[in-house]
Amino acid sequence: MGEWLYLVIGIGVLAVVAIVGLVATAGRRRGAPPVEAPEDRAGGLLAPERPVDERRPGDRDGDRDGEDVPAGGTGTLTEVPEGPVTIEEPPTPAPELDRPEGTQSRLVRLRQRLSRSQGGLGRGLLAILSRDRLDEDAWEDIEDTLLTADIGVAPTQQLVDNLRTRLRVEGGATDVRAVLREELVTLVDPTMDRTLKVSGADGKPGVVLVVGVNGAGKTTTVGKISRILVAQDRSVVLGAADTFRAAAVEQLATWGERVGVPVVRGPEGSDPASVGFEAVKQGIADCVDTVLVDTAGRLQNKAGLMDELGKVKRVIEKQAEVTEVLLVLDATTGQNGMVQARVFSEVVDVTGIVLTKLDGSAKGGIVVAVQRELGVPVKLVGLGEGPDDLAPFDAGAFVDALLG
Ligand SMILES: Nc1nc2c(ncn2[C@@H]2O[C@H](COP(=O)(O)OP(=O)(O)OP(=O)(O)O)[C@@H](O)[C@H]2O)c(=O)[nH]1
Repeated sequence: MGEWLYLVIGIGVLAVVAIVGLVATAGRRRGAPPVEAPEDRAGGLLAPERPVDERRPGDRDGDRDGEDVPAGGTGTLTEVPEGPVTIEEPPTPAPELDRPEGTQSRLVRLRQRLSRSQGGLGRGLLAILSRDRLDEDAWEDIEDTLLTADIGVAPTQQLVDNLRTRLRVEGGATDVRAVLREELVTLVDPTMDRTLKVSGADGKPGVVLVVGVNGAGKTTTVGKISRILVAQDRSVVLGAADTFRAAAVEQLATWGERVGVPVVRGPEGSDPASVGFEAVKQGIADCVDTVLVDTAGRLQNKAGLMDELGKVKRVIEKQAEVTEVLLVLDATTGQNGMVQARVFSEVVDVTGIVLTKLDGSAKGGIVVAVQRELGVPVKLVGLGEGPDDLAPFDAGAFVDALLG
């Protein structure tokens, strides 16, 4: 029994000694002074110490005591690795690309917007046509409403004549709205080919040249078209041939970056034709589907414009056919826009019109006027400053938006 007592006391003493020892060691660790930053012997070039948890693999702890200065001691202080050390840089994250809006949701959204901006025209016409008596005053009101919406004199006359005849012949039971819709659709001309020619022949890219006066929305339109094409899985190169204005080149570069489309650019003031040429050259080399070329639209005189745009087109066509020449017109400029349209169409063979800023004006009638004037279809309409605010033009949908 006495032996057992001695054994138990001995074990107890050993346990107490062990516990005291452990507590003392922990206390020393806790109280250890922080690792001092090594003295900067390199005259302020010392890189700041990174917190331990930010160190990369390969960094070693505990030996940064200022003794690791390379012999020469002239640069920043670095550790001398004992063996080959690979410092893995975190992979540079790829820039996040925009996902352009798909066709269906874009169309629904933009048709509603078109309705909001242009609905007044249709509603105004319907209100007059629904009067009990359509006297001369009523027909004059109809004419005024159409002229205010920039439809133009001749188309207005044609529409009024057709409506008068039909309503007289078809009598009181006629669905006025249906007659008006039919006549407006005829005026906008649903038979015109509005497809955008963005594909080339013989394995070459389609080339779309975008022209128009400054501020009409050319650069924005080029950016928006590129997004539509990207959404359709087509490959694109942009040519920033508006070398007159450095900001336009930057603007286009940003549009390209957002959807991962390369932008060919030249120095400010360089020859727009050479930028167009290089863009198409790159498009051919990369086997892309479409090259979109933005141009400068200085209208200081027709001869200068003709020289510049004519040369851009000629030079590009040494490599590939220009499949589409889009004239961008600002819908808010009314008759002024029509004058510009005429000048451009005399200078280059315009194959399609883009009417921008239809969201900001109730002058949708310009669609009819400009098509009549140039004999060229409106192919796209701009309905806002958002990146996906561009819609293909469709005569029926346009008239439906007018009628609300
Ligand atoms: N509300 C509205 N604004 C538009 C539309 N299209 C373009 N804009 C705006 O119009 C302004 C001029 O557009 P740009 O694309 O720079 O015009 P540009 O013709 O290229 O002009 P330059 O670069 O000077 O040749 C910008 O503020 C655009 O955001 C549109 O459909 N609706």
